Amino acid sequence: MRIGIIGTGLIGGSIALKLKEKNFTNFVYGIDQNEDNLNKALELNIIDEKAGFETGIQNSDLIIIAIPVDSARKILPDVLDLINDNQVVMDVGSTKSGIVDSIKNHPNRKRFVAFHPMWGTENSGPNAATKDSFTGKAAVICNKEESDDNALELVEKLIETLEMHPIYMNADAHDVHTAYISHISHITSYALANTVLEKEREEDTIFQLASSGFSSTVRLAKSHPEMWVPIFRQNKENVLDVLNEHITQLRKFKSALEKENFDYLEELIVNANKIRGILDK
Ligand SMILES: O=C(O)C(=O)C[C@]1(C(=O)O)C=C[C@@H](O)C=C1
Repeated sequence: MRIGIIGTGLIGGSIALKLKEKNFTNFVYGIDQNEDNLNKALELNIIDEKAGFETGIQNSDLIIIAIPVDSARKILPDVLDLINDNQVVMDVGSTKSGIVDSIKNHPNRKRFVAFHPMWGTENSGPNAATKDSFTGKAAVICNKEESDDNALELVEKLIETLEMHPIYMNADAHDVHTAYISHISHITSYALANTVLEKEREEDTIFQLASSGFSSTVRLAKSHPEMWVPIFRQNKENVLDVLNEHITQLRKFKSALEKENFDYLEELIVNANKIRGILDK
């Protein structure tokens, strides 16, 4: 099995490392406009050879698109134009409606599987890639009825090799749920970091006092705009919907404090604590 990875960064790189370790593939082509990333990926044994767009795609059994969601959506029709009936294409993007819409009428639509591994970090690039990243995490497949059975089977085998568990979802539902469970957290973290940078002008004090509470809540604020602006662009309506609710929730805390209504403040916190019962099962 030869794999072509378009985008040799954190996600593409981590997938390649695991698939190579488990002998799912014995040859990975790296396709990337970023020459530094390609050279690094080669040095780290993430890829076996650098390839141009057409050569890399035409010589691969499976093509994995692992670039920011706007760019993935843009190039997917070109990738599908180049493949034959035995090849499979998948993406790894955090938004799904736009990408499945963009190829709705493409003659090779059925060779594509819309995939989203629920793992990532605030870091990017091939240096950040790790082998066992995906273990135990959910792997979402969207609109599976639009893919050929054998294409789906290959991606399901890949999911098993990554030690993930598959979840099937409609692309629109996926984008609603990821807005709630993934995308909004990034906005709150960026906003929290900006808040602290605005109020606390002594950078040394931030460094000296920051402990696990601050670090865990601003971790996501280190995430790269190259990945996140396209996600917010693609999922604007759903993110705006949940952002409005978040602002309402912030206002409740503000109002409880202003009115010194500490019973209400306690009520808000007790309600928030319910998240423990859901996440710490
Ligand atoms: O943990 C992080 O740093 C992430 O950004 C990971 C995270 C998430 O929100 O949980 C973000 C985007 C990916 O599509 C999947 C997972």
